[in-house]
Amino acid sequence: MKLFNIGIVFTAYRNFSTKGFRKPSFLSYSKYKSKYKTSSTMQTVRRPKIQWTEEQKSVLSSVSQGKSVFITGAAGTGKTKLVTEIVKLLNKLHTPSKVFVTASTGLAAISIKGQTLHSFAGIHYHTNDPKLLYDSIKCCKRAYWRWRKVKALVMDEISMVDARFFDNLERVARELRGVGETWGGIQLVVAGDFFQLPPIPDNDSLDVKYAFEADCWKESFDFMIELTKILRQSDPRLIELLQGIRMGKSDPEDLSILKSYCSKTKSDPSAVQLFPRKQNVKKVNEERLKKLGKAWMKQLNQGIAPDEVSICVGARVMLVKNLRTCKGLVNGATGTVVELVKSVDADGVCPDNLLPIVKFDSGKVLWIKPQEWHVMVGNKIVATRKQIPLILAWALSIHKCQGMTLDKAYINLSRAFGCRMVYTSLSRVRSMDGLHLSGFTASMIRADPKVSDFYRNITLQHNNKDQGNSSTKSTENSSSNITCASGKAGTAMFLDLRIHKSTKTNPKLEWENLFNWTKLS
Ligand SMILES: Nc1ncnc2c1ncn2[C@@H]1O[C@H](COP(=O)(O)OP(=O)(O)OP(=O)(O)O)[C@@H](O)[C@H]1O
Repeated sequence: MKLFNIGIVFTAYRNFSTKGFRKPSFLSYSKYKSKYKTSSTMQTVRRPKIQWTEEQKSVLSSVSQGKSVFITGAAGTGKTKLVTEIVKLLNKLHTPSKVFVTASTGLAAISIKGQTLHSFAGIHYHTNDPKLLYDSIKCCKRAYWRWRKVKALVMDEISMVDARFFDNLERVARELRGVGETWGGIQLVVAGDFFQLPPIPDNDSLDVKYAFEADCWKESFDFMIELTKILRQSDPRLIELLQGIRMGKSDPEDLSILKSYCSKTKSDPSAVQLFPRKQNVKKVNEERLKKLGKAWMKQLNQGIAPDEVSICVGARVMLVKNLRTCKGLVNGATGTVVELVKSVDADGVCPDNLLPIVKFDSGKVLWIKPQEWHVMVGNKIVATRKQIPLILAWALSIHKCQGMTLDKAYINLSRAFGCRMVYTSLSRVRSMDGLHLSGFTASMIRADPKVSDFYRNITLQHNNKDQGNSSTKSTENSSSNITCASGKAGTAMFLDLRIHKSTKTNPKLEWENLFNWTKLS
């Protein structure tokens, strides 16, 4: 059996012209399709059509009014999906060159077609010294220009952003823009769930400070919302169980359900294996690749869009880019390489590269051609990279899977560290059927008391959007308030999110209660 290395086809060009760029095209290889045709027993996973919930619509409405928003909510409540829609809206409001889309990690940034927050800000090393940070950004011409130009700044996966960093950026924004308002008048769109993975602490301190502990946090937003409708999972039992774990509650009933999913044997070899540590991920991927019959030759780079990926027929792979969203061929879709074929370009020339045909678990078969990744500065492409959008997927680290939706996963928690790993990993799967668990103990279900307090103290305010309060940052009642615009005239209502935890007896009723405050019409 042959093993192929598929490397970068071409890399980083600065100020790459957008001319000549075309959307990725796909050859519908009918002969391969018929060869690897979906068997009648294989279920094709159809992704539900997006219909924005009332909560999501209320956020879109606030953003369109120029408000700075903070969107939180449990895993799978559609935060990231909403952020991608918000970006389209912001592009119309401010023009694309003035909208900057960022996330705290490279992987999260890729999924929203943005850049990392550090790269946007112009920070190339870690420091919490505000003066040093300000000086280094000011010296970087491009970064200075970005801060001056930006009208709207999107930040996804805020749970991994440190409070000191958030405060420092706010100060940089004000000073570089020469505008005294919070964030120098930039419209902020921030999303994330603080119950998921936290900021990585500095080497010299183990003290985690969440962004919500930043001095400027409260005055940074006009509108805060906690999305409550879980859209990733539809099984009410799983939703309820995840809610408990998110809050660090280990209900005996939930525990016995989880234990029933603990098995030593990996019954489903097509399930992705999730591990807390990279070493285990590497080990499993290497072993499985070797098992397919070829000695391991080079160290695999397991990053998303790694420099080089070694694959062979039979390799389990995962897409790291959305190819055909409507057919479920999205970032996170897993499948198996069934054949490697030579590609023919438009002139009938056969380049040397062999390209994989992947049969996805949904039954779809696709010939995977190199895809382009762009680093965007506003609407301008400054660097591009073209390569096969696949990584090996027998195993993944829990950090890497944050933000993903998986049909099935074998989760090994035996070396879990930090209290967020159980919730972050379990909340990836769509249903209990896709869950295999090992190394799990009840003591692993813990939430950081600081995060629990943040959510416990959240109150919801129904503001009257007709009362002309939309342009000012809400400083009144700002003790972690979640502010929600309402169409109802002249009322201001506070609702304590403590009702958030659904009751075991009637979870549905509680969800309905929660929807009351987001219904706008
Ligand atoms: N309004 C909607 N209707 C139907 N599906 C939706 C809707 N919004 C989001 N989804 C789907 O729900 C799933 C979870 O969405 P998304 O990844 O945006 O959630 P998230 O809150 O960002 O999760 P995480 O915190 O785990 O990153 C995705 O498959 C997404 O396509």
